[in-house]
This record gives sequence, C-alpha cells and structure tokens, in this order.
Amino acid sequence: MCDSLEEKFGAWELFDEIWQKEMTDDDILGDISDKVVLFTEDSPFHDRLNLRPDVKDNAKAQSIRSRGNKFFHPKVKRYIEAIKCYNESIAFSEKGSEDRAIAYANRSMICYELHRYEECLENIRLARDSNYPERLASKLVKREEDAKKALLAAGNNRIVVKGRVDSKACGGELKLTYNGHETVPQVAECLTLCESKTFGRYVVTNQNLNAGDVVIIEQPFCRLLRDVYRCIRCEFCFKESIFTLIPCEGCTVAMYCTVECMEKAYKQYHRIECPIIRDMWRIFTKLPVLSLRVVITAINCYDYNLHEMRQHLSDLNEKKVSAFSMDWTTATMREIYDTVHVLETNANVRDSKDRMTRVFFTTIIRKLLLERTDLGKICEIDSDLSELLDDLLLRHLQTSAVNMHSLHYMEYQPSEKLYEIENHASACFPLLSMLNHSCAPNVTRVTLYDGRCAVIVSRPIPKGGQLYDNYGMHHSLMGRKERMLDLAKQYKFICKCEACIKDYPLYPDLPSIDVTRHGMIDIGVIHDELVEHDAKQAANLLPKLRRYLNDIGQQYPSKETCSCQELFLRSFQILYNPTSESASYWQYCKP
Ligand SMILES: C[S@@+](CC[C@H](N)C(=O)[O-])C[C@H]1O[C@@H](n2cnc3c(N)ncnc32)[C@H](O)[C@@H]1O
Repeated sequence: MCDSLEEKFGAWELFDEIWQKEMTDDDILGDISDKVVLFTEDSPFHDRLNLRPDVKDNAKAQSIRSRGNKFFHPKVKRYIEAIKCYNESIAFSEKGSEDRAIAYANRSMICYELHRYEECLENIRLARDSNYPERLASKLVKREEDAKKALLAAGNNRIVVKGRVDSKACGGELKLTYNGHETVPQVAECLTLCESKTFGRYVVTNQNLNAGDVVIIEQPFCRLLRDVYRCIRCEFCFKESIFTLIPCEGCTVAMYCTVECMEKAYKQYHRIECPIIRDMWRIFTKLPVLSLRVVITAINCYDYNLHEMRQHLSDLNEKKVSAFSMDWTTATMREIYDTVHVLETNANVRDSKDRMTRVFFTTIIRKLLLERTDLGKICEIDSDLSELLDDLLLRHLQTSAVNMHSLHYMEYQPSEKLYEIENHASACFPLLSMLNHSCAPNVTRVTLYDGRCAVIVSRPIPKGGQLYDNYGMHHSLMGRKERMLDLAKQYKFICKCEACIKDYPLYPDLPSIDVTRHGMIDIGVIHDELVEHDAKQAANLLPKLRRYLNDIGQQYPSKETCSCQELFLRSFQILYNPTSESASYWQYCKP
C-alpha cells in the first residue's frame, strides 16, 4: 500500500468542532432544518480544509523521486517502496517533462533488478516518449540491450500467479449451483425477496440449501479503488500494474494500466472527479468518495441530462422498484440505477448529528463540483438541478454507509511467507444489498478475479430460511455488546440474530462437537495446507470441507463449525479471489 492521502484534520473533524461550538441542546432536540442552512452557509470549511485545485508539480515529482532513490540504494534494496515513489512522482510530473522521463527510466531500472524485462523495456519506451534527456541517453541504451539479452535468455518472462492461474485448471469459472431466475440470471431461482417491518427487504430460499451452494454472482454497479492502492493498481480495472502504470494528465491521483482503461474511466466518472478527487481523498474517508462515484456514475447513465434524470426520479414509484423483479436481461443502465437509487438510507432513524454531518458533507462536495467541474455549468442555468445534485449526494452518503461492500484480494506477506486477505476496494451491488446481517451468518461473500462477487452458502439453510450475510461483526470474534453498538451506529438496527438472542460465546469458549460421530477433520493440518496458497490443494480440500460442514452445520455454534467455515471460505478465496503477483518479487529485494 502507499501513504494515505487523508489528512488528520478533515471534513469530519471540522464538522465535530463546529457542532460542539455552535449547536445548542434545543437545536439537537428540535427541528434542525433552518439551522442546517445557517450552519452550512456560515461554516468556514473552504479555508479550514485548505481546499485547492490539483495541479501537476515537477518540483514535488523530483522530491518524491529522490525519496524513491533512497529506497533503491544497493544497501537498502527496498525496490517496491522505491517503485511506489516513482509512480507517485510520475503522477505529479507534467506531461513531457524531464521529471516524468527520469521517473520512468528509474522504474525501468527496478524492473530490470526484479527480472521483469518486458516491463523494463516498456518503461524505457515510456521514458523516451517523455523526452528523456539526451545527456543520459547512453544509460537507457545499455539497459535496453541488457534487458533484451536477459529476456532472450529467460525465454519467457511470464509470472505464474499461483492461486489464480491454477484455479482455472482446478475449479474453472465459478457458476451458480442452481438455474438462475429467468429475468435475474445472476440469482439462483430458489431465492426470493421478502419484506417485513422488522427486517425491511430480505432474501429467503424456497428450498433447502447446502454449504457450498453458489446462489448469487453479481457485477457491481460501480466501485472505488482505495487511495492507498493508487500507485499499485489500475484505478479503473484494479489490475495490479505497479511496473507500468500511466498517469491521468489532469490530476495527481489516478493512474491506469492502459490508455483504454484511462479513457473508459474518464467517460464513466473521471471527467467529473478529476478536478476534485485529490481534495476528496484528503478531507474524507472512502464512504463519501464512494458516494460521489455512485452519483457521477448515475448521472453518466443519463448522459449528463440532469433534466431528464430529475423528471424520471420525481416520477419514480420507489416502492415498485426491486432488483429481484427487474428484467436484468434487457435492463438499461438507467434502470439498473433505479435499483441503486432505492437502496436503504435509514434516513428516518438517523439522529440530528448524523443527518447534519451528511448535510455538511453534501454541501462541501456540491460546492467542489459546482466550482470546478462541468456540472457547475450545467447547474448554473437551473437551480433545480443543483438541488437534484444535493438530493443525490445526501441520499448516497446514506445508502453507501449501509450497503457498501468491500472487495478483496490475496496479498503475499513476505515477513510471514504466507498470503493474507486484503481489502483493496469498495463497491455498490444492488442485489447483494438485499441480504440482511447476522452475527452467526449462513452465507459468505467471495470477490472473484473478474470483479464480480459471489454469495456462497456456508452452512445448511432450511427451506423458508433467511439468507444472512455478516457485516463484519461475527459472534466468534466480538462480544455481543460491542457488536450491537457497532451495528446500531453504522447500520441503525438492533440486532436480534440467533447469536445475539442466545448470546453465543467468543471462539475460545464455544463448545466442541462429538467428532467421533462425524469423522475426524484436523483443522490445524488443513489450515497449514491452505496457508501454502496452492489452488490444487484448495480444490482437493473443498469437497471434504463441504461434506463436513453439511454434516455438522446443524450443530451450531461449535468450534468445529466456525473453524470449518473459515477454512471453507479460505479455499474459495484461494481458488477465486484475485491474487497478488508480489510473491514473485520478494526474492530480489527487501520488504
Ligand atoms: C444492506 S441493507 C439490507 C437490506 C435492507 N433490509 C433493505 O430493506 O434494503 C442493510 C440494512 O438492513 C437492515 N438490516 C440488516 N440486517 C438486519 C437485521 N438482522 N435485523 C433488522 N434489520 C436489519 C438495517 O436497516 C441495515 O442498515
């Protein structure tokens, strides 16, 4: 990961400061709508947050490159840290500048040291295209010759990524276990959407489901790469491209694996985000940035015709929109957005401070958009349109908090010599968002390497049962009080799941089951085997774990079921998660 762009004093800290100074008890208890206007108009957020246009800066590019050179030093050999600095330097440098060319050339040097000869040659090409200085040209000629020779000698420089490549040979593409709905082919036809006062919308099965059943595979409506991956992965397709990223010419944040990805991102959202994305990441956490991404993606579905969008949304009967009954085989992007538009906001159960925070954030984002982007020109003519922008931002600042899902990949940890799951992005999924939470879940989510997300049953669910996801608060890892507080704070509900009602203990205090009745399964041995991150091994273990979970799954909770669920998930992750290539470089450098 790279350094986070988020600053210590951001929008939340400013809000909290103003809130404590300005708000009286009467405001908090009474109607706050008038106060909202005054509050946001008077707030000195522009200066306090030091909002400023993002500009290329060669001096900064040079200083970041020097930092990279220190990491590159033969006694230091922290090449990955060095290349992240070179990438940041490339992002800051002006197009065609010597600083840009030298950063590419330095990146070629690291590629050479890491035996990535094709990428070394690509960086030499990029350096030359960027006016690499004549006085240093001989260095590049020599490196180019060496790389070509090494490439010939190596035969094939392709890196084999253990998990991903092998998985195709072992498990193939992950598919739904059952036929999909005719009009919602990404959801097993046995699933239906229900609604109640207690649960809102929720998903049930009309037949018995077994552990291992794949019941939903969904493409996100939109997604957002975490800022700490900006110098490692393509901002559009998320591919790990640390050796060949190219920069957006408008901002100092976005980098891409190809011009094609850059153009697609620009068309879908970056055209609007480009002038404000650095400030967004500086002053906010990922949730407001994802909310902005949802709004811009939605506006793009309307080709920036905000009049048409406003008309459509004001005519929309929200109660009638359902991701489960829409015909996805013919749906347009506008119709897909309708299903995002009606995601839960929990607006009616938010307290004054929560609502005011989101109004405050909306005001800041709207102002940035109107001052710096094409939306300013569009909204100038009609104040109703800027109101629409406000409504959308406020809405999705709420829906994102409640419905956002993290995307994961497997990262090699050089110090422990094993793979760990990491969260590199957030995404909005209209169908997955219909799953409610339980602290003792019966399904689990797996990010697939093509960017979709699969829902897999993790213990048997009887016909008529509800499918329960886990929002990050599991009974085996967190105490009941803490879980309930967190769920109430972020998701605004009082959890009454089986684990909360029956007060299931933490993992060390869980009962053990009588394994003699079900055959022994050595959790420790399987764990050690899976740590190897070998896809063939995972594919072999999966049916065994699946059988075991279906046998013992009814005896919940127990140490065995919880551990087995963990190992089961791990096997799926090894087979289907994106896997980092980083294991291939640590042999040549220091972490
Ligand atoms: C991702 S949405 C799930 C779908 C939601 N029920 C709906 O109607 O859109 C998350 C929200 O659903 C509700 N929710 C989730 N799990 C719940 C549960 N176990 N009991 C009650 N409400 C729950 C909460 O309002 C939560 O913020």
